Amino acid sequence: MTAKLIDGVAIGKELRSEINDGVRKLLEKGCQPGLAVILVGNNPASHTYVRNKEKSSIEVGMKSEVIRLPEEVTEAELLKQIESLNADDTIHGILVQLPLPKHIDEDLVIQAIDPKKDVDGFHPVNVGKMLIGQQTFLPCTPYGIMELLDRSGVDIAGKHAVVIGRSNIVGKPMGQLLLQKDATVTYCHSKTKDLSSITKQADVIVAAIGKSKFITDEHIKEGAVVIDVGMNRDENGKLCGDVDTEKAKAVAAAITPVPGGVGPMTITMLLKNTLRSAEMAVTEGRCSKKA
Ligand SMILES: NC(=O)C1=CN([C@@H]2O[C@H](COP(=O)(O)OP(=O)(O)OC[C@H]3O[C@@H](n4cnc5c(N)ncnc54)[C@H](OP(=O)(O)O)[C@@H]3O)[C@@H](O)[C@H]2O)C=CC1
Ligand SMILES: Nc1nc(=O)c2c([nH]1)NC[C@@H]1CN(c3ccc(C(=O)N[C@@H](CCC(=O)O)C(=O)O)cc3)C=[N+]21
Repeated sequence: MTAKLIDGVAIGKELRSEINDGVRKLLEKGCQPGLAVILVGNNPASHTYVRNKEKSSIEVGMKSEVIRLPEEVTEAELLKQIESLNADDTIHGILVQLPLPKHIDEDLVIQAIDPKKDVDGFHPVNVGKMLIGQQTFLPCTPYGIMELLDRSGVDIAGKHAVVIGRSNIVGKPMGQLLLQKDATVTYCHSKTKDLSSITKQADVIVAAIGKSKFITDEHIKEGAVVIDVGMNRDENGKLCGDVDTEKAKAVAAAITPVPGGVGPMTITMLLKNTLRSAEMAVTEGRCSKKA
């Protein structure tokens, strides 16, 4: 078998054109959706992602504001920035790029963001709503993966989905979204014993580990769908995922490439959440007419 590639760039484009239509409708009502991204320090990977986010939000017609703060910024200064964005009617989405420097309490920062502007879906209020299936901002990476599966015709009801990784931003919410769509979900993590015996049972594998080419053909059942969340560098400094794509292709039915799979969808869902936030602001009379 040679696996079908699930094209995140193409599916993302399709969705962005729908988002662009939504932005135009809001512009007619005098509201331009605005996204603010706060970037602390000099992590080069973070700079690339943030530039991508800025470029994509402008492409769909949104206002983009990137706030770059030095590595040494105090927690209090960062919280003050967030407060001012919370109060700014031209901003509908606030994203604080993670990870933050060690002297800053990430939980405190996430909790300072107005849940109505938390387009990452990381605020405990939004995490809680997601867990009980209420409408809210879904975390962008798992949300993007659900769209990828849906738009490539993968039906997950009744399927066994194995999620490898249990971080708050990817693994944990991923399992919950799959469960809501009636998959039978297993979580694996660093303490899991005999990983491959579990992943071999999966109809759908989501790898969110952070280890280059960790998942190979030996972990995959013939005909499984493999979603690769990893963003790593290989021994030559080349971008690669958590899955050894070449080996996996021989057994999987479908697989997401890195780059060009999950990454572009993460950014697309961020735009979708920002659009929805602006739409709600218009309904509630909170959008500034300055646009
Ligand atoms: N494409 C995209 O849009 C995005 C990509 N990423 C990428 O996805 C990857 C994961 O990100 P993130 O969730 O933030 O990472 P974390 O480091 O927060 O979590 C990694 C998870 O993998 C588990 N793990 C580590 N080693 C093993 C192992 N040997 N066997 C099984 N499980 C293991 C850890 O287990 P334990 O909990 O026990 O420590 C942990 O739960 C990274 O490469 C990151 O760059 C992240 C966000 C978005
Ligand atoms: N508050 C917060 N929210 C996030 O959503 C968040 C974060 N912090 N911290 C870091 C991770 C990582 N992440 C990625 C987004 C897009 C690509 C992406 O666009 N990847 C391209 C390639 C990019 C390149 O060429 O380097 C692709 O896969 O094709 C990757 C990774 C969001 N994250």
